[in-house]
Amino acid sequence: MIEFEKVAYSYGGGDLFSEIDLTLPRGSFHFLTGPSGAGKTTLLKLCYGALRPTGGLVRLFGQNLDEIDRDGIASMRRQIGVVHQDCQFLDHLDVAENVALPLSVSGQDTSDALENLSELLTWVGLTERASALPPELSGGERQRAALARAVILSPDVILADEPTGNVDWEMSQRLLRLLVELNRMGKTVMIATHDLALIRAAKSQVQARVLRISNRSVQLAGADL
Ligand SMILES: Nc1ncnc2c1ncn2[C@@H]1O[C@H](COP(=O)(O)OP(=O)(O)OP(=O)(O)O)[C@@H](O)[C@H]1O
Repeated sequence: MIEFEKVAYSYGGGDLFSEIDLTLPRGSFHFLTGPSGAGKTTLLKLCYGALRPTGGLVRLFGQNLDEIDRDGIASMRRQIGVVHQDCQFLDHLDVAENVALPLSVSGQDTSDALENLSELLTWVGLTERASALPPELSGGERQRAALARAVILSPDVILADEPTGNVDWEMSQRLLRLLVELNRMGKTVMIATHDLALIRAAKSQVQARVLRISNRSVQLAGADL
C-alpha cells in the first residue's frame, strides 16, 4: 500500500532521514517510535503525500508520489485516514459536524453516509457528545472524535500520530482497541507513538511490527521493547 525506496527528507538543513526503505503491506499493523524530534510526524506526512521526499521515492497504492498531480493526491488522500497529533478541529463546528467534514468536503454527505456518521459516533462512544464543541471535550473525547473523522470515508489506511498523547492509560487502551478493530476489518494501520507501554500492551491483541527511527534511518525493533 505504501512503499519507500531509499527515501530522504530535509526541511532545508541537513537530512532528517536518508535511505529509508519501508513497506506497509495491505492489512498490516505498524508502530512507529523514536525520540521526540526524530521525525515520526514527518515520516507519516510522507506516507500520506503531505510532504514529498527530497530523495528516493514514495509509492502510494503502487503510484510514484512524484508523478501524481494535486488532484491525484487529493483523491488518494481519501483512501488514507489521518489522526493528527493536535486533532485539528474547527472549533465553531460541533463534534458531529467536525466528524462529518470529510463527507461534505468530498460531496458525499448523502443520507446513507449521515446514517453511517451516527453509527460511527456510537462506535467511538460519542453519541451523547455529538452536539458539543471541540473546546468542551476531554482529551480522550477529542482523540476519539479525531479517529471517527479519520475513518468516515472508510479509508484503506489509517495513520495515527500520537493518538494516545493526552489521555490516561484506560483511555489509551480503549483507543488502541478501536485501532485494532479497524485492523481486523482489513485496514492497514500505523501508529506513531513514543509510548512503549502501549506498544507492549498491543502485542497480545495484534501482530504488529515496530519501526524505530534513529540515526536518520528506520529500523525494525526487536522483541526486547
Ligand atoms: N515545517 C518544518 N520546518 C522545519 N523543521 C521542521 C518542520 N517540521 C518539523 N521540523 C523539524 O524536523 C524534526 C522532526 O520533527 P517531527 O515533528 O517529524 O518529529 P517527531 O518525531 O514527530 O517529534 P515529536 O515526538 O516531538 O512529535 C524536528 O527537529 C522538527 O523541529
